[in-house]
Parts: sequence; C-alpha cells; structure tokens
Amino acid sequence: MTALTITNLWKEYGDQIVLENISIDIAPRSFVALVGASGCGKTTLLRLLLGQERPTRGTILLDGAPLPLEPGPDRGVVYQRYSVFPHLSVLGNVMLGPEMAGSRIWGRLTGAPKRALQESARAMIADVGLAGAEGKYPAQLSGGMQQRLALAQALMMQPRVLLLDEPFGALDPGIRADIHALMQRLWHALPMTVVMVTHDLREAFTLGTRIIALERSRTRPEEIARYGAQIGKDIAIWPPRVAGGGTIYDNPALRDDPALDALIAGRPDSIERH
Ligand SMILES: Nc1ncnc2c1ncn2[C@@H]1O[C@H](COP(=O)(O)OP(=O)(O)OP(=O)(O)O)[C@@H](O)[C@H]1O
Repeated sequence: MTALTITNLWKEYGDQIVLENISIDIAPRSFVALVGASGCGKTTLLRLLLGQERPTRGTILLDGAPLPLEPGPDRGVVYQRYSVFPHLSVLGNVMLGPEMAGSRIWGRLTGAPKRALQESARAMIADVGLAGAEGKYPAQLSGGMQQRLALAQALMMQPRVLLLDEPFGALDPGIRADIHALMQRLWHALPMTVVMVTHDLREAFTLGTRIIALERSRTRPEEIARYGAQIGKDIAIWPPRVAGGGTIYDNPALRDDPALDALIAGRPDSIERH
C-alpha cells in the first residue's frame, strides 16, 4: 500500500527551470496518468520518482519516508521501448532481476531456489499472456509482446510503485486495447501504485484513477527557461475506480469521505464495478 507525497518539487537543469513547485499527494493503489505537452517535464517527473534524478528543491516521500536516492526494486519501470535485454530469452529477461538481487545475497542461484524462481517466472510470463514464448528472444516478438515482457520483467520484482513512460505509445490501436485490458487486470491484482506518462488522453481516461496535466503557463521564448511546468489540471475519474475490483462502497477510506458520500447520495445508480 504505497503512497507518494511530492511537496514543493523543483527541477532545474542549469538555467532552465523544468518543474516549478509541484505538490501532489498520490494515494496508495492509485493509477495516476500524467499528461501534458511535449517537453513539459513528464519524463523528468517520472525520473525523479524513479530516483534517476534528484530534485533541485522539494521532497518526495514514499510512505512517509524520503525516497531512496537511487532506483531500487521498490520502483519498477517500463519505457516505450528498450526495457528488455535483447540477448536474453523471455524467461531469461523475467528471471534476471530476482537472479541479480538473489546473487548479491547467496551467490549464483542453483538447485531448488533456481527451480522455484523459474516456476514463478513462468507463472508471471503466463500471467501477461506470453505462455509458450519462454524460449524466444525479444527480436522474435511483436511490439505488443515485447511490452508484455517488459511488464512481466518489472513486476517480477514486486514493485510498490510501477512507473510507466508511454509504455503503449508505439503499439497499434487493437494491440493497445488488449494490453490496456492486461494492465487493468494487473493493477487490480497487484498491490502497487502506478504512475503512467502518456500522450494519449483516451488511454489516460481508460486506465487512470486520476489524470494530472502538467502545463507551462508562460511559453514566450524569453520565458521558457525561467518558468517551469506546474499542475494545470488534476482530475479524479468518476465514478471512482478502486484497485482490487471493488466499488467505492468497499473502500473504507473513500466511503468515509463526506464529500463523496454527498455525491453518491445524488447518483447511487452510477457506481459501477471496474
Ligand atoms: N538531463 C537533462 N539535461 C538537461 N535538460 C534536460 C534533461 N532532461 C530533460 N531536460 C529538459 O527538460 C525538459 C523536459 O523534458 P522531459 O523529457 O521531461 O519532457 P516530456 O514532457 O517528457 O516530453 P515528451 O512528451 O516530449 O517526452 C526539456 O526541455 C528537456 O530538454
């Protein structure tokens, strides 16, 4: 159950202010879709959450504790391309993260621990719809299959936060719809909070529990470096989607929110299962 708390976050590169005073509270199990014009700083914010970049000012807390300064297994990431290793098979890619983590503690995995890892890797591969492709290499997979593999690879480490940087942006619409369904299923099934950068508003509204738009209010050339992007819009999806497949009535935190109760009182029939 992982919450992210971003407070008064600034990111500057030299003289250029990219993010200006961003504050966002992300509730555990949310699915935040981050949208905004090209170059406004979406990937920069994701890299800050991953620990690949450090804030110039401000704080990021993960369940109340300062975010570790380096990427770690608590945060998984999937990019639009190149998240997987081309020289490893599907099985090899999915086993790699736990193997590396395990080998730091026990040395090279062999015997029963290796077999157990192989078994859970195969189960994860089946979960993302790649059963039968365990021995294939990424170049032998379609774009959609590669992104399923990238998801499996990230999820094997059981991240508390999954960061997605336009992971479905290069896929054809039909394939994208299939992988959206998979993503929804995984988000419901696994105890993770998701932050996804996307250019596609439809995708944001299909998957997100909340849509946050970064915007630069000043865009004249002489102003671009001196003012960063801020939160332009912050939209909660109605009816609220709750991870795990329940309705808002099943979620005590939401059920006890008086403002929401009032809304629900006016529209009791509009609460759907997701
Ligand atoms: N390492 C860096 N050094 C200097 N400037 C950087 C660095 N990384 C990003 N920037 C700048 O920060 C700004 C925001 O970039 P970012 O990639 O975060 O935007 P974005 O919203 O993700 O864009 P897009 O939608 O096109 O991917 C850009 O002007 C970019 O040039």
